[in-house]
Amino acid sequence: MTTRSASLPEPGMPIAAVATPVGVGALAILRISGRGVFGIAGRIFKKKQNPAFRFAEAKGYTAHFGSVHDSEGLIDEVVALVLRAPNSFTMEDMVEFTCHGGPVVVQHILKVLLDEGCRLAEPGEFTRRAFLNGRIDLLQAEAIGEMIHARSESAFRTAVTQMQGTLSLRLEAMREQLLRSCALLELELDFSEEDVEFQNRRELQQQLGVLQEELRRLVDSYQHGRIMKEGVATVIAGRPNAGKSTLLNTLLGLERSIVSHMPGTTRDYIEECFLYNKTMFRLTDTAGLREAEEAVEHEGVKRSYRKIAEADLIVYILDLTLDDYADEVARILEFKSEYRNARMIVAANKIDLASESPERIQELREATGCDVCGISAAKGEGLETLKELMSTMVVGLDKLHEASVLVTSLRHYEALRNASDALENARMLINSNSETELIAFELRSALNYVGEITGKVINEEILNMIFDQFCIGK
Ligand SMILES: Nc1nc2c(c(=O)[nH]1)N(C=O)[C@@H](CNc1ccc(C(=O)N[C@@H](CCC(=O)O)C(=O)O)cc1)CN2
Ligand SMILES: Nc1nc2c(ncn2[C@@H]2O[C@H](COP(=O)(O)OP(=O)(O)OP(=O)(O)O)[C@@H](O)[C@H]2O)c(=O)[nH]1
Ligand SMILES: [Mg+2]
Repeated sequence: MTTRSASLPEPGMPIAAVATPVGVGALAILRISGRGVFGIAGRIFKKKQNPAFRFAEAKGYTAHFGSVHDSEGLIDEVVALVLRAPNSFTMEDMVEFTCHGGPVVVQHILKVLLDEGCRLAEPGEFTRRAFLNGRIDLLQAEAIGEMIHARSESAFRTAVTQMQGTLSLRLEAMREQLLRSCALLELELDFSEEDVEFQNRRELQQQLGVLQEELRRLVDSYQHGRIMKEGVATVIAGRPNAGKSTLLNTLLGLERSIVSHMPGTTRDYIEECFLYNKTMFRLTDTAGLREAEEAVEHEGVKRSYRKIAEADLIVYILDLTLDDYADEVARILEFKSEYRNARMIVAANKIDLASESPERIQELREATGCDVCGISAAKGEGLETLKELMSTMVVGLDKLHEASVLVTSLRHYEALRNASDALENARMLINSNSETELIAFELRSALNYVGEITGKVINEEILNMIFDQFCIGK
């Protein structure tokens, strides 16, 4: 323990924050961390049983009952928890005060803490310190944030897995291998006059191939990981008045989206989560697709296309009461070839109005090659079939593979792709017998990308982006 504390960086400025949500609750927690927090805590806190009590002499992980005062007198009775560096979340000296959970009480205690020398913590600053002091890596810090914000069981599960550090371990192993090869190549550069080869090129080529394969698997897990976290991105698309908003509302069982007989009712897209058969669908109702003349609608249609391009599943709504389906069939075929990553269902709507629906649906099936199901969004007919179809379309997409590591964040996905590209370059250079220097450069670059994910390579901009999303007090 002593060696660990000796190697700890200087504790930061004392910071204070409320760690619990704003509002009325049974209890609330305030925490302080950093240099001199025991002195600060001692000036505002009196221990009932022991007036001579000093935080600096208290053992770590002990709780003390007492009261908090300001110049006017008593504020509240509290429990103070003592955490001694490095055995605290931030690895600094910390004190946590549990007080009564009223917003005014909490603000009073926060104010005395600030008056006594703490600065208000920035969002995520406690976790940032936990990262900078080596308690957790960047992936784990992000996982804590994701866990707090998780709104589904699957999002929660993936966050917990990531918090345990499985992906971190894989990436660290990768980094070590790359570092070793890199070091050997750089050693060759030092002996460049002697034309030696410390790193056998055929071996290196083979090792990089294995690493690249692993990177590719991680990159490929992103769609799956994202779905675990956010749900299946399901976009309801189609012409104006086809019944998209009606379908959204009927699926949700509430009047979320405005429905009217006027074509062009929905302007901006609307997103809501919908759970079916344990699969989370993130449903997006979009503006009807047409050449819009009016500026706002035009922007709406642009957004529709953007959402369609990001979809995992497109539910194309077609109005069966149209006289002619040729344009619709053409668009469906175009979507099929344009959005290859998405799966598509055609929902032929308004079966309650259309005569000869079964025949028309069969024709549509043949013309589009898609799964087509007849529905009445307004009357709720055919929806069970549609939901079943949605569910089978995404089978496997949202189920956790056992023991597999998933990439769930766009940041990680991009860094992994960049790393994989750098390895690809390195392998091409080796194949063409290129100079050692160029190969080493690509390996360094791959190393940097992998290191950015866990935070081994510290990039201030990335840190800000991550920790700014946290709550104050976390
Ligand atoms: N009251 C309280 N609850 C909390 C936190 C906190 O900071 N305070 N946490 C904040 O996110 C989470 C728990 N995370 C934590 C991680 C490490 C340590 C810690 O002090 N570790 C020391 C001591 C271990 C021990 O005595 O067994 C260590 O590992 O050295 C504390 C909290 C959730 N619950
Ligand atoms: N009879 C019948 N009418 C429907 C059905 N579904 C929708 N409608 C009607 O069709 C009209 C258009 O419905 P919306 O849900 O607003 O259509 P939309 O596709 O969202 O239209 P935009 O937002 O303009 O793109 C409304 O008058 C609905 O009541 C249906 O299954 N049967
Ligand atoms: Mg609409």
